[in-house]
Amino acid sequence: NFVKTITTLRAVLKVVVLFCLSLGDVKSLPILLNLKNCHSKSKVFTLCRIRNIGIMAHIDAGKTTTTERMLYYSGYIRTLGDVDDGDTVTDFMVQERERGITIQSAAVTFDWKDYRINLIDTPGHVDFTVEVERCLRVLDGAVAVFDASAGVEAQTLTVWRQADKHQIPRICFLNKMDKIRARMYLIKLNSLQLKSLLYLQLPIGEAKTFRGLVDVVTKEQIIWKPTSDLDDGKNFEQKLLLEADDPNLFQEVQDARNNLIEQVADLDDEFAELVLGEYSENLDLIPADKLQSAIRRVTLAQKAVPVLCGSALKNKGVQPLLDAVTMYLPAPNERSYEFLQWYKDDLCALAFKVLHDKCRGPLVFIRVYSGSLKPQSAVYNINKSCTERMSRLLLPFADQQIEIPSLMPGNIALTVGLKQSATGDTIVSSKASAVAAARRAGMGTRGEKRSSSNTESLLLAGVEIPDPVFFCTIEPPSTAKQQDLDNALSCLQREDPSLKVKLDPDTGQTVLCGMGELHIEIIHDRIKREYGIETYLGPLQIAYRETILNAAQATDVLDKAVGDKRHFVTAELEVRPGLGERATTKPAIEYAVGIEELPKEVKGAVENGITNSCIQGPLLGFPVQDIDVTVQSLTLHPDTSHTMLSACVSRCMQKALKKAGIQILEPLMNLEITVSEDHLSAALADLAQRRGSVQEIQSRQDNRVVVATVPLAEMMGYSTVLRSLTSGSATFTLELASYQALSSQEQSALLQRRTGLV
Ligand SMILES: Nc1nc2c(ncn2[C@@H]2O[C@H](COP(=O)(O)OP(=O)(O)OP(=O)(O)O)[C@@H](O)[C@H]2O)c(=O)[nH]1
Repeated sequence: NFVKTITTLRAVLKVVVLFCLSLGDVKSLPILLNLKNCHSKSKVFTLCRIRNIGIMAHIDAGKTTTTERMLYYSGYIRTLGDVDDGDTVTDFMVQERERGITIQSAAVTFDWKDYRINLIDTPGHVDFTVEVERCLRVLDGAVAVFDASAGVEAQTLTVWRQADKHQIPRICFLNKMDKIRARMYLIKLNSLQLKSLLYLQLPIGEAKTFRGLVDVVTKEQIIWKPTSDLDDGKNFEQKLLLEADDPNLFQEVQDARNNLIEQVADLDDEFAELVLGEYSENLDLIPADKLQSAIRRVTLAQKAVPVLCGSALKNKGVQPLLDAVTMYLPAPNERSYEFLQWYKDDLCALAFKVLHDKCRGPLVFIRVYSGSLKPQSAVYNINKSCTERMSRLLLPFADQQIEIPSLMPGNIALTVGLKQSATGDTIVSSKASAVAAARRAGMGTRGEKRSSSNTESLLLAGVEIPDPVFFCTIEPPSTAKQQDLDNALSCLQREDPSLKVKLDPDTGQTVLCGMGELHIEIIHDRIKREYGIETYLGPLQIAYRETILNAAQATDVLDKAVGDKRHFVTAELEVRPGLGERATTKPAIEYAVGIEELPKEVKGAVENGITNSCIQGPLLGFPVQDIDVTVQSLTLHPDTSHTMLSACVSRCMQKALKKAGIQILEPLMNLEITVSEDHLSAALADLAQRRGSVQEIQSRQDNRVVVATVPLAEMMGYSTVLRSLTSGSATFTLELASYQALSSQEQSALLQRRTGLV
């Protein structure tokens, strides 16, 4: 009876839970059910059948729509979500659904045919570039999505360069082939600095009549056929294209295939041998699988990028894209990671993203490179030098997860229980394993000794976070809420390393620093919705920089007795302007002849003092950039503490900087506006009033693209102005180019504004 009651209670509870879920979020129910079904097969995938890929592109190219279709065709969701209706799986944050944009990358794991695909949908807006970068760090391949009617857009170039930096093999997907101006040959090789684009498909029909494509490799045509009640793209006909079907298209495909063969033969010696030998008489006879293998080799070697096409929104082309992902993008074991040799079969994993869950605490996304992870195990975080306990392992499916018993190399998953780990941390099994790896890394491959910085770079694999360009004060509704706000900000900072939070030393106010207006707006909104704190933001301000105009010297003496100890330091420093090439706020430090051999700890304290005084410049408290410092002389009493030494050096630096004359630098932005011919002159006139300087005006289909530089200070609220000037038809991207000096009038006007004299 007892067992029966328990069973009945469990069944009732399950129904209630599912009912509540369906009330809260109608979409959660089918996904959750499907997810369990799909993964319950718990197939084991060998390394060669795993693909870790990212979807990257300019804003609105169709990444989320394409991802949604991938999940649908692989059977993970039963209904197709739409970005415009705010119900896609990967854009699950409230702000994403309301705005129709991706803000944070979302990871989903699904199976396509016999492959396990770990996919990350990344944001396209320039304010969230760091989010893209940290995902690219752990991916083996990427699909670059293009709006086929727009070609290569500004943010595409940025993410393309990021993928280049991480040497990630790619496939291009020309989306939106259903649009009137969509063209297959829009991507320009030189704009992407590419050697070769391999067109693997040709569209059948154009714009509204776009109904299918021809696979140039197999010469098969794929035509999507809506069933009587549904046009979800599941129903298509695939058959060999015959001359009788369409003689023109047949000839086009024939030419495209010959062209493709020639291109691949140029890039791959093995394939060239086939072309020149066995099949030299008739290229038509080259088997599709030989051509596919050669395309795979040149794609993995990053000598070429395959190009496919389709329309995600109209449900065409996504299944062949998935086939291409499995066919042409690398498996984890086909990527070479130098650090793997130091770990051998020991665990080596990288934490690349943190999410805060109200109930479970921080959820850390991990990519395992070698060894394996099991729940309820201890791991060692090299960056934080601490051992942490991981309680559970979860397979991600956007905002839902399912528990898994282990994580094998080459895979991505979420961990529960890691409290210290943050983005960019290297996770290994134990301290002993880290020491062993460090020992192996200390020796080069041929046994030669490596430098310690080299060793470090082998163990740590972080992401470069650019300095924020905007900041504003943030205040809680009452001082009683300050602690809650601090907690919320520290959770958000762990999730988003591009968000910086600091305390204004003069006013004691909390200051938020972010990558753009949208970034700060989203953070403000998240504090309200996720943490229930209604905060007040001060006006958005520009993060200027300071630098020096002349060389200057200063001396300082510190003589203090604390208890029975005497702290005595005399320091003499020289500061000089750098060559203007380093936008870094880390000064270049050298020591005068005779004091180069100072003990390591003393040098550390001196350099601390110098670096600290560069964090807040003497004029307006902005970071000081591009300066060289020479420590001319240093004397100190043996009892002097390092803190006192740093304080004295810091004071001396401040004196020297003041003497050297301060120049304020402002962020100069690269601006790209895509605008119709009709509104071009209005956009240009407005730009001229913003101290903008136009570099060139390109034509992109029927639109004009204005490439310009403009000071960030002039771009506050630009999106609203541009929208009203162009009736909402123009789009723009803004990205930091450099820091430029303000004129003396601008500098004194800024000083007056900041010191409240006007
Ligand atoms: N005509 C047409 N529109 C599409 C297609 N794919 C996506 N869209 C539309 O383009 C807009 C942007 O789509 P998303 O999927 O959100 O694009 P995204 O690249 O994920 O956008 P972000 O993540 O915000 O950068 C939406 O209005 C989609 O409906 C397509 O194949 N054809």
